[in-house]
Amino acid sequence: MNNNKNLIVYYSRTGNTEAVANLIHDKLGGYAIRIETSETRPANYRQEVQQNQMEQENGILPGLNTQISSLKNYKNVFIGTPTWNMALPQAVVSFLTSNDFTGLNIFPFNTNGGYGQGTTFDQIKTLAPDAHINDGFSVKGGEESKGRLLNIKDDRKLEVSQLLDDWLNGF
Ligand SMILES: Cc1cc2nc3c(=O)[nH]c(=O)nc-3n(C[C@H](O)[C@H](O)[C@H](O)COP(=O)(O)O)c2cc1C
Repeated sequence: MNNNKNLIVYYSRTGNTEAVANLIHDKLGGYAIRIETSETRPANYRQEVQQNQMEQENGILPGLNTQISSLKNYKNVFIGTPTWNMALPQAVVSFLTSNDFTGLNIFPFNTNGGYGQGTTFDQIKTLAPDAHINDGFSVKGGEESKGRLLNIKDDRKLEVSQLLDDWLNGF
């Protein structure tokens, strides 16, 4: 994959999805950018769980500070997201609905607390209907509910790096 043509865009609260994004960036190069909301999110885990659920149930799309002006310059777009309430965090929905991915190759990736990607990959497919969506990559990251925040580090980071190689070698 030509590194100038890779965009790696991700949402991350506690750094696990970011760690995967950084590994992809180290392996493939390109431009990596974190999705930032315009309003500060709750620092408290329980409050974030509640706010997220309320946003998901009501289809509320948080405003973003992150804008990609030149999506057409890329060929491969890696989209990274945690699982929130077995679905996409609404900030990722905001990002997907405010950009046109026509003709781009999307490579979804996910970290979660042990319950898998949920509907995240399916939502990406639905929200980027004119893109070519590849099989996604999903690994266990943190378990904030149990006080485990950044888990993709040290030995686990090496393990995830090898799993990523397997995934990327498939393309
Ligand atoms: C608001 C919220 C909701 C979550 N919901 C789920 C869930 O439904 N299933 C799951 O497996 N993990 C869930 N998690 C755990 C995260 O998916 C997991 O910790 C992930 O690795 C976090 O990625 P990050 O460090 O990039 O933010 C949730 C975390 C938060 C903060």
